[in-house]
Amino acid sequence: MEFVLIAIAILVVALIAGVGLLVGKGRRTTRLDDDALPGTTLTRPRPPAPVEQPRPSGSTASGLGLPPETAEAPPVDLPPAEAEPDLVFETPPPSAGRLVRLRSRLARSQSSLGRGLLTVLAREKLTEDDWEEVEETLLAADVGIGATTQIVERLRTQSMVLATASGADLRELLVRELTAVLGPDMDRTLGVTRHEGRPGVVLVVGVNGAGKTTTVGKIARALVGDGKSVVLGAADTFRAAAADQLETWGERVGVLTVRGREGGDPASVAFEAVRTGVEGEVDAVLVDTAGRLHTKSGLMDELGKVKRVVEKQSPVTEVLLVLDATTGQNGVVQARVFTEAVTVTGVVLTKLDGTAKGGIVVRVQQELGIPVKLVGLGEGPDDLAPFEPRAFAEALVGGAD
Ligand SMILES: Nc1nc2c(ncn2[C@@H]2O[C@H](COP(=O)(O)OP(=O)(O)OP(=O)(O)O)[C@@H](O)[C@H]2O)c(=O)[nH]1
Repeated sequence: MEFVLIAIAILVVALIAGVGLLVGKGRRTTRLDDDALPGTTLTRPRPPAPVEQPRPSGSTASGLGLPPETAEAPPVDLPPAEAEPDLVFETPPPSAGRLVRLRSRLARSQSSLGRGLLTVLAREKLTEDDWEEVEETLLAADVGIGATTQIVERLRTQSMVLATASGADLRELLVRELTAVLGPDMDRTLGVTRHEGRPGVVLVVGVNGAGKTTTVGKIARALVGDGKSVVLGAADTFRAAAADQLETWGERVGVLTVRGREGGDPASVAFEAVRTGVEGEVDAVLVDTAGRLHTKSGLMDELGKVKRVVEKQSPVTEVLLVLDATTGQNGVVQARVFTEAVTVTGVVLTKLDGTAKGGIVVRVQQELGIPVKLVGLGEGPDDLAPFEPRAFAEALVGGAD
């Protein structure tokens, strides 16, 4: 018995030393964890990008999680990577300014909301029927009753101005009113920066098919594009394909993915990912979780456990709820339940490219008090943008170019 215990102890020490050594050496390796599938790979973290990415001057949203005053990425002391001739990493574009680049993806919301409103407001003398049309247009775009009333009232007080306004003035006025209901003062900084010697830890949650895994992959790319180092945790142990998918996202940009056995304990994978991130001194650890129905209390409790276990390693700095923008009111209901389980700190609205209801951003924020931090605007690897109220309002109204 004693012999077995000693053997296990030696094995554990050897495994820990092995992981440290191999990750430190920056090699691809087999995961040394008895919870892992044989042959599961760890892809080494990418060393910090030496190239400074250009940022638009005067931009308030300077990129994912980088507050304007700390826009310079701190140097990260990762070990030098060894050359692996068969590995070629993609270099994703930085995150700043993406919303402007992707604005045409909001075409469906744009034509039904922005152009619809501009058409009515441009009429010579606005009648009660016209105001009703404005209201209906806003409600149809899922702006929500509270914000709709606010916008209509504010526009009505400016009827005199509207009557004589040029097309450009009208557009500006509408952009201003939409921006005002999009929570321009909300803090949208992502918790993806190192703090007190520890990485930012992001837990990504949501119902099945909302776009969690895709979003984790896209965030990883954007962070790499911003010159940050990342570790991914595939805590969706329910579906092996989800871990494969995540690993592929990571491999393309040279970030490490920690995964476990299919059906294994998601909390232990998340713990392991964060431990690896702490030891590797990376900027951020992004943990993907399995899709779960908000109506299943057991699954929601499991999420609470994942967070508690992770926090034995390092505080969770961001809990992102991924909501499918096409689900309307149901998204708001989901958000309420998720936030009871894990205190959601930010929302990612995905599939905004596939809906005419871009106003859902307003509703989610007003009804939940949680900022929308990122928006998904397509299935492409870089179709994710930091949310910026003014740029979003401009994109919705359209017609500037
Ligand atoms: N059009 C569009 N499709 C998206 C967007 N984000 C994700 N998707 C698609 O949504 C589908 C589901 O994405 P996943 O990332 O697998 O969703 P998930 O939430 O991880 O799913 P589960 O693991 O089953 O819970 C995929 O086909 C994605 O390409 C987006 O912003 N726009």
